[in-house]
Amino acid sequence: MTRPTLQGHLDRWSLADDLRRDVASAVLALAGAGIRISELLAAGPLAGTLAAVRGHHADGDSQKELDVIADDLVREALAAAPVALLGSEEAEEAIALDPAGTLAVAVDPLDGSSNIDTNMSVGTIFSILPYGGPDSLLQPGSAQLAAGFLLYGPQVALVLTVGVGTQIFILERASGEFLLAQERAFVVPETVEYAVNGSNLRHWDGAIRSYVEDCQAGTDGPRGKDFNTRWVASMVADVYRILVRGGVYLYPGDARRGYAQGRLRLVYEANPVAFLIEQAQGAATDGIQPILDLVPSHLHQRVPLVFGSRAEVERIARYHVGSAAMPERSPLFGRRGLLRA
Ligand SMILES: O=P(O)(O)OC[C@H]1O[C@](O)(COP(=O)(O)O)[C@@H](O)[C@@H]1O
Ligand SMILES: [Mg+2]
Ligand SMILES: [Mg+2]
Repeated sequence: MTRPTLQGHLDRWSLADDLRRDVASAVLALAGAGIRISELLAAGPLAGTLAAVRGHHADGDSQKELDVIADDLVREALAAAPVALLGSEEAEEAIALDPAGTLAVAVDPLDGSSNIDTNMSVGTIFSILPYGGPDSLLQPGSAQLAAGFLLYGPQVALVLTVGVGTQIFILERASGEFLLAQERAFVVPETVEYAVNGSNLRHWDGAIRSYVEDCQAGTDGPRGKDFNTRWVASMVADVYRILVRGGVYLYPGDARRGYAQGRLRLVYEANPVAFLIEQAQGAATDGIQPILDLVPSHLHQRVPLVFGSRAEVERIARYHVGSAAMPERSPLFGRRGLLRA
C-alpha cells in the first residue's frame, strides 16, 4: 500500500491545473527549507551561536542568527519555485524573484525566535498568494491559495491548507518524506484553555481584561467553569495545540509603545494562521472582524489577533462590542458569586 505523502496530496490536488502545480512546487520548496532548518535546531549549540543577536528590525525587535539563516534558506529554496515576489519578516522590503513567477509568498522564517536557545518548539510560517503586480502581498487573507507552517518540535510537522481542510504531515527522518498524520484537523468549538501573555494585563483595554479576569474567576465567575492558561511564546506551537485539542490564543493591542495593534503581523503571521484555523472550523479575528477580510496596508503591518475555538472567539468579540451583547456580565449579573451569595 502506498503511504500518503505531502507530495502525493499535492499531486492529486494540482492535477491538470497550472497555478495549483505552481503552489505545490512552492510548498515542496518550503518543506525542503524546513528540513534544513529543523536539522540546525536539532543540533542546537553544536550548530553554532543560533540564538546570538545579529541586529534589530526597524521597529526594534531583535534579529537572531537563526532568523537570518532561516530567511536565507527559505529564499534559496523559493528561488527555484515559480515565485515572483517574496515578503519576509526579516527584510524591510519585498524582494523580486522569478519575473515569470505566478505566486507571491510571505514568510515568517522563524516564529518564536525568543525560544531558539531554550530547546522549545519554533516554526516557519508561510502564506501563498496569486501574483498580480508589486502590491500582491497586500491582498486580503481571503485571497490566499495556500498557507501553512512547519513546526520544529519533538516531531517536525507541516500543517497545510490549500483550501480543502487543514492537513497535518509529520516528517519521517529516514526517508525525508512528510507523511499524512491527519486528513482533517478540527478545532473543537468550546474550550477551557486560553493562551495569552498575562504579564501584559495592566496594558490591556477593558474588553480583554474583563475576558481574562472572567476566565481566571473560574467557577466563581460568570463563566461558571475553571480555565487553564497555556503560553509557549511561539505562536506556531500554540496553533498546533489548538488544532489538536482546542483553545483560544490572544495577542491583543495594548498600551505599550508600538503595541497599539498588538505584536503579530497580518501578512505573514495572522493571515496564514487564520486560513488554517478557519479550514479546521475554528475562527480568527482582530477581536471583532474576521482576519481574512482585512486589507493590509503594508507588509509588516501589525494586527490584534484572536483565534481558536469558534464559540470562544465569538464570545471575545462580544466583550468588545459591550455589555448589551452580554447580559450575564451586566453589573447586576456580573459575578456568579454575587448571585449565589
Ligand atoms: O514575547 P511575547 O509577548 O510573549 O510574544 C510572543 C509571541 O511573539 C512571537 O514570538 C512573534 O513571532 P517572532 O518570534 O517571529 O517575532 C509569537 O510567536 C509569540 O506568540
Ligand atoms: Mg513570528
Ligand atoms: Mg520570526
